[in-house]
Amino acid sequence: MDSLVVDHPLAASLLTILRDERSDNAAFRHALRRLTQMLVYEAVRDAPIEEFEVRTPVATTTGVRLQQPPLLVPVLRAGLGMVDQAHALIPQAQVGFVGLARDEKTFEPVPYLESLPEDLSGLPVFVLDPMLATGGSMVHTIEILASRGATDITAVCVVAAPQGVEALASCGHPVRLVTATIDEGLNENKYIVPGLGDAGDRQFGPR
Ligand SMILES: O=P(O)(O)OC[C@H]1O[C@H](OP(=O)(O)OP(=O)(O)O)[C@H](O)[C@@H]1O
Ligand SMILES: O=c1cc[nH]c(=O)[nH]1
Ligand SMILES: [Mg+2]
Repeated sequence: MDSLVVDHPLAASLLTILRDERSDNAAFRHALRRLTQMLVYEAVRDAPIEEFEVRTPVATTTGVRLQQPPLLVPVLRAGLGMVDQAHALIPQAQVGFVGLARDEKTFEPVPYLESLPEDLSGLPVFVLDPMLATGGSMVHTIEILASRGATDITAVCVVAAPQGVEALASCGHPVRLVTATIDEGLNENKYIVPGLGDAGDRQFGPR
C-alpha cells in the first residue's frame, strides 16, 4: 500500500498540540483544522491536472486546475473537524458523510449514517478521519465506498497505529494512506499509544 507520513516541523508541532492533554476542545479543533490543511495539501500533490487558457490583465497564459476534485468523506464524529479545512483547500469538491461509532466492548464499528452519491466510479475519494486504530472503521468505510464503485481512495488520518495500517494494506481494496504519524501501537482498550485520546471527545465532548 502506498503510504505517506507527512514529516514537517509545522505538522509535528500541531500534532504535539493535539497530543497534549492540556489542550482544551477549542485548541484541539483549531490545531486539527490547521494540520488537516497540511495533510490534504500533500494528499493532492500528485493529482492529475488539466490546463486551460487564462487571461491575466497583461497577456494570455496557461492555467491549471484539478482534473477531478475528490469527493470528501468525513467519518463522523471526529472527521467533522477535518472537512471544513479540506473543503477550503478544494472548494469544488463534493462532500459525502459516513457516521460510525466504535463499540467500546467489541471494538467493532457500529454504522449510523451513510449519505453518499450512488455511483462513485471514476471519482477519487478522500476519507477524513483523524484516527486509524484497529482500522475497523476505515476498512468499513472503504467497503461502503468500494460497493458504490470507488477505486481511487485516500485515507487522510492524523494518527495511525501499525495495526490500522496493516488492516488497510490487507483489506483487498485499492487505498493509500496519508498521515502525520504512525505511532507505537494500541493499548488494551484499542486506543492508540501514545496517540491523543478520543478524537471525537476531544473536539466535541463525551458521547
Ligand atoms: O480504527 P478503529 O479501531 O475503528 O478506531 C478508529 C475510530 O474511532 C474513532 O471514532 P469513534 O468510534 O470514537 O467515534 P466518534 O468519532 O464519534 O468519537 C475514530 O474517529 C475512528 O473513526
Ligand atoms: O486512540 C483512539 C482510538 C480510537 N479512536 C480514537 O478517537 N482514538
Ligand atoms: Mg470517539
